[in-house]
Amino acid sequence: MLKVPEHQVAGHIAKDGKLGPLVDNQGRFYKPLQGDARGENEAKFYESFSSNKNVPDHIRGYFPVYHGVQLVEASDGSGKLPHMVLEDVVSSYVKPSVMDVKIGSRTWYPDVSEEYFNKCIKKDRATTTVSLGFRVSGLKIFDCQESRFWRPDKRVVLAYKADGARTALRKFVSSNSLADDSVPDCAYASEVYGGSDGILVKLLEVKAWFETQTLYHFNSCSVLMVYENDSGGDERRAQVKLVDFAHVLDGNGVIDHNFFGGLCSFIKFIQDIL
Ligand SMILES: O=P(O)(O)O[C@@H]1[C@@H](OP(=O)(O)O)[C@H](OP(=O)(O)O)[C@H](O)[C@H](OP(=O)(O)O)[C@H]1OP(=O)(O)O
Ligand SMILES: Nc1ncnc2c1ncn2[C@@H]1O[C@H](COP(=O)(O)OP(=O)(O)O)[C@@H](O)[C@H]1O
Repeated sequence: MLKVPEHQVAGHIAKDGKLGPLVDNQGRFYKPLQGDARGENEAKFYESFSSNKNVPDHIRGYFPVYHGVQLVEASDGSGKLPHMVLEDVVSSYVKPSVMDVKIGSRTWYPDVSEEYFNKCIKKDRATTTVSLGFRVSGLKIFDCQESRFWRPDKRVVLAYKADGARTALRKFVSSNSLADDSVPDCAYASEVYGGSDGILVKLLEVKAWFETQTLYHFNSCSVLMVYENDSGGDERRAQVKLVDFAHVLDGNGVIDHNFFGGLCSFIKFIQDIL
């Protein structure tokens, strides 16, 4: 039996009869192919990426494992629809804190329609995409003091300026209460962002690949960060995955300077917190 993911923080959400992703209890995430080119483009990317021998093994680990396309009952009640079957990145976590950060100083790309370009540029300017080269798309943090999840409204998140993004990245690794205006204590920063297996080291590994990779251009892609807050587990298990490949294009031998530049800027924010 498929159900609506509990820890989805951005994108199209399967609620109120809308089409969105579903999960099973075996660690798989079912992302419906949208009825336009986006779904097909993303499935095509996963097919290409999974069989691309030029992708180093250590980089593959930064992408959800792809298990092909399957027809499953869609969340909007419209019957069976093709879904990409992906590794559910959060399924093994009990109390995950999750943040989706869309990388790049633009989300549009060459040859899109004028309508799509206008929609993107408006959002890129209104958010920190243009000014910082990334924007926080959504987050959900386990508030250890209140012992419950805290999730800011999407409109609040999309209105973040540089300070808002910085504060969100600090709150993400803090132990003090999140709903009020107290100064984030960054109690888990060294464990989650720092350390030999922390988020910074992982982002630097991804960045090193982007310094030379010319296979794909990752337009409008996100870095998904996850870590564990369950007191039963003794490790934070910080994780980084790239998600959302609906707008990936062939790299045609050219560096993906949009993603690369945005990633460098994002890394600098993490380094400053550390
Ligand atoms: O519909 P919206 O306004 O929620 O926009 C979606 C975006 O949500 P946002 O408001 O930026 O958090 C959404 O962004 P996130 O995945 O939430 O970062 C996508 O940009 C989505 O477009 P696509 O599926 O990537 O082509 C966007 O969907 P479309 O409007 O292009 O269908
Ligand atoms: N493989 C995955 N495992 C777990 N959660 C995922 C996975 N892929 C996406 N998500 C969740 O769904 C959200 C939206 O994903 P995304 O691929 O960006 O969808 P959309 O194309 O609707 O924007 C992410 O922010 C994340 O919370």
